[in-house]
Amino acid sequence: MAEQAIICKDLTKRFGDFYAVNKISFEVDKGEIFGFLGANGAGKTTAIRMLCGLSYPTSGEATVAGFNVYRQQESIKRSIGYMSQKFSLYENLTVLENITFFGGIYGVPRREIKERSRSLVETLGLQREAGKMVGELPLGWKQKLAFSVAIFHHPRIVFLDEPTGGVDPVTRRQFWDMIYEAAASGITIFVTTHYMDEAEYCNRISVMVDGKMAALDTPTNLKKQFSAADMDEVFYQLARGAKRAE
Ligand SMILES: Nc1ncnc2c1ncn2[C@@H]1O[C@H](COP(=O)(O)OP(=O)(O)OP(=O)(O)O)[C@@H](O)[C@H]1O
Repeated sequence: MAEQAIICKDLTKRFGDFYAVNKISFEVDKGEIFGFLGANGAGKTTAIRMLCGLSYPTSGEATVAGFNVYRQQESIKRSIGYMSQKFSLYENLTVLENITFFGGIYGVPRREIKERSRSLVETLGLQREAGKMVGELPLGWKQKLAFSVAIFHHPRIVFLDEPTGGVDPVTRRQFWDMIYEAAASGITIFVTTHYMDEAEYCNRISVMVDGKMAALDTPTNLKKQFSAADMDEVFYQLARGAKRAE
């Protein structure tokens, strides 16, 4: 039986009488690439914050990497990596300084950081840029580096919140090659995106609508279920009924 990286049962977050996340239930397998889709305001960020141990659910249950979201938030934080379009690397530190800084934050021993950062820079083909400020790198490179940094400490799960916003399809495809590689090494990927071509790359996709999980299946099955030619159409059919869409 596959090992579960995330188990969620009726997870709910209420602000006053507003249900930002309303009884969502799902499981994510170890090494799975799990797409978490939804229109703006659907409740994705609120759900991710609970799963990352940053906010307490109002009700329901969830475990992340085997740890309880109510009682073991610190253990969760040590088991995950996180990357978003908004929270990224320091632009005014060099490539190597960023790796060293975040490696340290994530608790990687100093000696290991030194060895592994050299090999990471090589793998990324950034030898010539290692001493450059991250702010000088093109956006696509920043994102690849940010992803590498987010998994530098070999987390069990990495949360990617719109990781490829604003870059061209070719660079996005390269980014996804890195995601596949990480998943193949056993890291579970939990990813939100607004790009439907990326949704197709996920093993399974969930679609949030107004705080509820409106669909969850493989891209192929969802297309069949909604008699849709592509994920764009599936998403449109599900999201058009949303009341919250901004
Ligand atoms: N602290 C809060 N207090 C009250 N309402 C909140 C709070 N945080 C989020 N919400 C509301 O909950 C709903 C879900 O927000 P959330 O940010 O989770 O959506 P999202 O799916 O991540 O959207 P986006 O793609 O725009 O980030 C929104 O209507 C938002 O206004």
